[in-house]
Amino acid sequence: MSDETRPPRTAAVIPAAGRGVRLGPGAPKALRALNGTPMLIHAVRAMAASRSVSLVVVVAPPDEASAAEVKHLLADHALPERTDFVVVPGGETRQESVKLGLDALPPGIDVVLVHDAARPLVPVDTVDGVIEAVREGAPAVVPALPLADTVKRVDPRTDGGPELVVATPERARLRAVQTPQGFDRATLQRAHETVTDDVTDDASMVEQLGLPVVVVPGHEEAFKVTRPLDLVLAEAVLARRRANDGF
Ligand SMILES: Nc1ccn([C@@H]2O[C@H](COP(=O)(O)OP(=O)(O)OP(=O)(O)O)[C@@H](O)[C@H]2O)c(=O)n1
Ligand SMILES: C[C@](O)(CO)[C@H](O)COP(=O)(O)O
Repeated sequence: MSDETRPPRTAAVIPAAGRGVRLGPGAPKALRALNGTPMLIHAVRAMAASRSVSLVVVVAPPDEASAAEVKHLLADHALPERTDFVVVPGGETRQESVKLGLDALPPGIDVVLVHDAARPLVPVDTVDGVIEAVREGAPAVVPALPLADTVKRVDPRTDGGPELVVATPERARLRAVQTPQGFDRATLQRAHETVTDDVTDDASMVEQLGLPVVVVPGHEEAFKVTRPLDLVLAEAVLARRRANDGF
């Protein structure tokens, strides 16, 4: 099959090198269990559930013991045979970890998903929706949901006084952005090579290149496990799935 006729190949990079400080003391967040299975394995399965994803690159915590543990976890849990898995050590920041994951991609990958290990329960329809939008020509795609809370911009205080509200952005125009975020591979690589500002997601690097970022529907089950209460919610979602369809 020539390059022009073969379907685009998609890989998922899963940054999983964070410590999980906001979750409290314990193992690195991605290695903590949700209903007995490490969060990372849930996230890997969520990516591999898409028939479009042929490769998953896991960016492990940088210490050798964690990287070895991640390799063992991938070997010990049932994962689709059609998908390849690679493990690389991560960096000090999420941005560095994603870049290290991108550097491990082989030639022939055209579409890249970047998915937080901390969003273990994203449904496959959301993953496929992101991939489809990239395949239709978007350089960058984010799944997003409208906000429930009103958001205020505040004046950061360094003198210990109370923060003051300086603006209230119009809520109807705000979106809470999730992962997987999807990218044309060359665009994402260029973004990571040229943007040096600290950012909290990959799509904002593409915004800085002046390119459009397309929004597709997110999903409430794609929430990020950040604080202890999120673990309770994640286990409740898993229990509901098991009750509904024997997942
Ligand atoms: N140096 C880092 C920091 C974060 N991440 C990953 O980026 C995702 C989103 O980050 P976050 O939820 O903030 O995870 P942590 O950095 O672990 O959380 P905290 O800020 O509470 O320590 C997670 O899957 C996390 O493992 C990473 O790969 N490398
Ligand atoms: C990428 C992200 O999940 C989009 O909402 C989010 O910005 C990650 O933030 P974190 O502080 O690194 O968890």
